[in-house]
Amino acid sequence: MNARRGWIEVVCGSMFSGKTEELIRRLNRAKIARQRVEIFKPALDTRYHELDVVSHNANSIRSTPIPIAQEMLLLAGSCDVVGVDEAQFFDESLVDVCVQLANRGSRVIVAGLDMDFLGKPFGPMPALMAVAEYVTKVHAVCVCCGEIASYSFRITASESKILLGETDSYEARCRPCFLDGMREKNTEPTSAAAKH
Ligand SMILES: Nc1ncnc2c1ncn2[C@@H]1O[C@H](COP(=O)(O)OP(=O)(O)O)[C@@H](O)[C@H]1O
Ligand SMILES: Cc1cn([C@H]2C[C@H](O)[C@@H](COP(=O)(O)O)O2)c(=O)[nH]c1=O
Ligand SMILES: [Zn+2]
Repeated sequence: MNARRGWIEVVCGSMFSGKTEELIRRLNRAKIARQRVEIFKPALDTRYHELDVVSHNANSIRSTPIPIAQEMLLLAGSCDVVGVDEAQFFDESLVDVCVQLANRGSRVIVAGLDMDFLGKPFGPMPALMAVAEYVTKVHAVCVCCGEIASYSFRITASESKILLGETDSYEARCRPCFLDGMREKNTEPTSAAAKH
């Protein structure tokens, strides 16, 4: 029997919903309890800082940027707590890596976007939620109406799945305001058509 019991926690929601704040809060409490903590983020997430995990309200914690999830298996050793931010940017192998870490006895806390800018499930997040012992969905405030927001509405024209950004490119929106925005986008003339 493994003496240490591991498990997986997922913190998910839209942009600005407080995922990173909640991740940092849990990791700091583990540090106060003198647990060994390792924190990772995908190397492509250079939005606020190369190394730190940084929340929209400027809380931060040092992390190790990694290009692929498998690196966690080497770098996390047998630490007590493993934190992962921006998990949606990793590929599906993140799920197996988190399961292996939890099976080794680590508490694994994963934060990430559950949906992309189209409202579709994002990367490994749905599968992570399935294998997690605990799932916390946090909510932002809809910038249009003040209701709780579950969607990240993209306000720029890019259609690529990955587009780093913050309030320059995204708004937190509730379901009706997200749908209104998507309808408006789809009925807007394209910039090329607008020229004629
Ligand atoms: N529309 C919004 N709804 C809620 N919080 C917002 C909003 N816009 C900005 N914020 C700020 O974002 C903080 C949460 O940031 P963060 O934890 O980085 O969120 P996430 O990681 O989910 O994007 C809030 O405490 C608040 O200061
Ligand atoms: C919806 C959506 C978001 N992104 C990017 C934008 C940000 O850089 C991160 C999310 O950060 P947060 O901590 O949750 O605010 O993801 C993207 O690339 N594609 C999308 O569809
Ligand atoms: Zn709304």
